[in-house]
Amino acid sequence: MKMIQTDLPGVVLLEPTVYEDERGWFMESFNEQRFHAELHKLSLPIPRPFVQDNHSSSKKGVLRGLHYQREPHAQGKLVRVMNGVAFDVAVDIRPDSLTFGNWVGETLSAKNKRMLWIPEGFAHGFLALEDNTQFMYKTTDYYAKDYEAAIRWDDPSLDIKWPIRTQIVISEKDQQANYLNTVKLGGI
Ligand SMILES: Cc1cn([C@H]2C[C@H](O)[C@@H](COP(=O)(O)OP(=O)(O)O[C@H]3O[C@H](C)C(=O)[C@H](O)[C@H]3O)O2)c(=O)[nH]c1=O
Repeated sequence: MKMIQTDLPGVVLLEPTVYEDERGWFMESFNEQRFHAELHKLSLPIPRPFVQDNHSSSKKGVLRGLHYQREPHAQGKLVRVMNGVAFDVAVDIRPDSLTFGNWVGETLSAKNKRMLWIPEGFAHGFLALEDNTQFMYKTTDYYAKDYEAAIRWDDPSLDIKWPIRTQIVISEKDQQANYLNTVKLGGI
């Protein structure tokens, strides 16, 4: 597995080693030892263990995000696409960070098998670029409904370059999302 720094310090791309043969292919989708060793090589902190796996399916044009959970239930996320294509975005929302409000977007697909590690302290969302985009991810804390928060996908202060901006499908909850300048990472 290769780990590649993105333009947003702390958020890294993972390129798994894929073993192909006449039957098809095999890859380790997660290996804690390798994950930690690669983070260490990049002098990045070792996260808390993953405790939950999530899986969602989205039609083309569905945008889920930008979500995060407030402390003490912040989640690190290791995300990948099992089918289809997603434009995956992480936003630094740590108030004391030099890159507060910066974002990075990466195209993850069943074809490129790339994964993105998004540490705690970042908001996360993705735009499905194909129908039946199956999105799977591991999180470092459990779902905590009362600590959930969302930032608008189209917050002008973020100016995220989503590849599609028309006919976007977002949830009721995401239609009421806040602007970045109201982000509170602390508890309720
Ligand atoms: C996140 C989550 C949701 N749910 C329930 C709550 C709702 O009844 C239903 C759909 O939840 P929601 O609309 O929040 O799902 P997404 O819009 O895909 O939310 C996710 O979107 C972006 C991509 C993220 O990074 C977060 O992990 C997560 O917020 O599943 C659960 O039971 N457990 C969970 O961990």
